[in-house]
Amino acid sequence: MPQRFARIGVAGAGAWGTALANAAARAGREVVLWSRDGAAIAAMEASRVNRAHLPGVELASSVSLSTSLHSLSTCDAVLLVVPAQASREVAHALAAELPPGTPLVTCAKGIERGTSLFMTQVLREACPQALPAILSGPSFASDVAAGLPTAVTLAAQQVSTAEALATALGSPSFRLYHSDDVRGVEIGGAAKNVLAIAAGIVGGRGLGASAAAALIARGFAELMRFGRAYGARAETLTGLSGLGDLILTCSTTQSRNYALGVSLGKDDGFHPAGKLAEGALTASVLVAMADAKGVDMPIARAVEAVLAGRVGVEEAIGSLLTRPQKAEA
Ligand SMILES: NC(=O)C1=CN([C@@H]2O[C@H](COP(=O)(O)OP(=O)(O)OC[C@H]3O[C@@H](n4cnc5c(N)ncnc54)[C@H](OP(=O)(O)O)[C@@H]3O)[C@@H](O)[C@H]2O)C=CC1
Ligand SMILES: O=C(CO)COP(=O)(O)O
Repeated sequence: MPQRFARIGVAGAGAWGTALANAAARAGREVVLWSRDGAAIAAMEASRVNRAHLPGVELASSVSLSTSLHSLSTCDAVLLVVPAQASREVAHALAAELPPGTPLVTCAKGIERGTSLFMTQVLREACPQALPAILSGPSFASDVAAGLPTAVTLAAQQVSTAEALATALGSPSFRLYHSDDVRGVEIGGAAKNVLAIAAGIVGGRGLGASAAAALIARGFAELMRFGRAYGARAETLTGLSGLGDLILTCSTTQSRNYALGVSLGKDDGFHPAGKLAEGALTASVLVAMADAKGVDMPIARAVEAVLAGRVGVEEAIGSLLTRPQKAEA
């Protein structure tokens, strides 16, 4: 495996893919940014700005653009930055292009519906010759693109792979910690999006700062229980990709998941149209996986029920507040 990672591919030119392309360029890499959308690539070629997904941010000069996945075949590592539910499709297409042993780093936060597979499990199935890895943590694309200080975790089965990738992609403003707890990192990113919708509901309903803090703490207890049941390490769940990302995403309408929750809480019928809210797609599979292992996740369950239209927001809040008294655990 090349350890220098001179050339980095980024599959997916949404907000996060574009920000990561610039971050990798800032770290001194040559970057190829791929999108399926020819018109979007042509517009970015002309303006050097991704107006659709990350307006106001100029692409670094070492970022080249492509609509051909074949152009990623010469990359030393590829970041897969499409939504969780699209990751299998793009990883499968990459399987025809990537040489054996190429690190393929999922940057999506979700669990595949239908299969209940975590993101690196999807990569293993769809692109078996690649080395799966995951990058996740508290990091809004706009913050990373603006060069604001950010810290995330990069995990791979072999810690040496994770460390080499973290070194290649990191810079003073984009710090990467490495880990071999792949499962822990992927669980944190997937679960926090569902809990952020609940936090948004609390915010949108005007339930107050005390309720918001209680929601984060009890939501984190759910994330920990789920993580433990699925083999995550506690120190990962309490780290950047777990607690760190939960706090970020539960705190501001900069988060699309939180913003969706706010609109549900206000019951204003406004759902940020066309905006990706991964938690809305993960909620049902997360709850089903919790059920399969007997993990108690009342907040995630309430979010799932509201999204499915089975209960209203008021009823969901009421049922959470009237749960039987129990020990804190
Ligand atoms: N934005 C952020 O701050 C962060 C996002 N993430 C995660 O990154 C992932 C991507 O999010 P983000 O970039 O924000 O999302 P965006 O909605 O901004 O972009 C999604 C990108 O994926 C492309 N895409 C969607 N479906 C497919 C498909 N089937 N085949 C090929 N390309 C596809 C879209 O292309 P098109 O435009 O043609 O539809 C678009 O370029 C999510 O899992 C998110 O949770 C993680 C950390 C931060
Ligand atoms: O994952 C994120 C920040 O770490 C982005 O959150 P949203 O997808 O909710 O905008």
